[in-house]
Amino acid sequence: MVTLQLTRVSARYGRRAILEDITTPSFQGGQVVALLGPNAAGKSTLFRRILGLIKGDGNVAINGTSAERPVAYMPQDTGAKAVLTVYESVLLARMQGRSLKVQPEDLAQVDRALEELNITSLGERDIGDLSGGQRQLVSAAQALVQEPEILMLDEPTSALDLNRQINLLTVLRRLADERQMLILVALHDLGHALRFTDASMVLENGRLIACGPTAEVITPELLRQVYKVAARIEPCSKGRPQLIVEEAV
Ligand SMILES: Nc1ncnc2c1ncn2[C@@H]1O[C@H](COP(=O)(O)OP(=O)(O)OP(=O)(O)O)[C@@H](O)[C@H]1O
Repeated sequence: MVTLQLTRVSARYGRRAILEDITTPSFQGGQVVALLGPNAAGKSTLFRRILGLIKGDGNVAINGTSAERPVAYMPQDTGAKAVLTVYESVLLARMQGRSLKVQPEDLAQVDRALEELNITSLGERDIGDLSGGQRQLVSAAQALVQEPEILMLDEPTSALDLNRQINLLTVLRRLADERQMLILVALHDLGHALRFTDASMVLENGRLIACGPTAEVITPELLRQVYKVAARIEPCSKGRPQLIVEEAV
């Protein structure tokens, strides 16, 4: 099973240190891990550091995989490539690092990714003509179709309506449960984190200030300290923890 562990990881842009001394437990396939923290805490930078797009001290250990490219990444900004249709762009993402010849299995995987995200009907549209939320789902499909062992998504629900937010997170949860993928997802919605993730990492000013089971990490104290809100967490009538925000402090 695939595992990911960070040991004393840091990252800098130029001379400016962004991430410092980040050490995590060994995360493994089957887990959905939330990456939390306020704006500019360093979440996107941590993804880029794990991918090797930026350098720094410390060690990013990915083990238990024989795949050449075990990690797929859905970045925060979903730039429009107007010359491609949705279907072509998802197929292109699938073919990166594979043989150049498209096999029936590749087309089947593109169909499956589009179906899972309910965007089959967009297949022949030009990407440049899509709405922000539609583009975000296409970007998610581009990551899913690679069938990675580790999938990292940077705020994948930020442009989606409620139905599509829940659908995408349900798909991610199922990929972890059924295909033993390890999923790292940056989220601003802590209610989604409470509902869909097993563990959470909380970044503040480039440091990991909390890491563990999500229900233990998201506390009123953390919300006050890191997110600067007064909030309660109470079970709903079905017993699920709900976040109730009183005010910004
Ligand atoms: N290419 C870059 N060059 C220099 N500084 C950068 C660069 N990208 C990000 N930063 C800085 O690094 C810090 C962390 O940014 P990052 O994008 O990782 O935060 P984030 O937690 O993902 O924020 P958000 O929730 O707003 O998306 C910020 O202070 C940002 O200004």
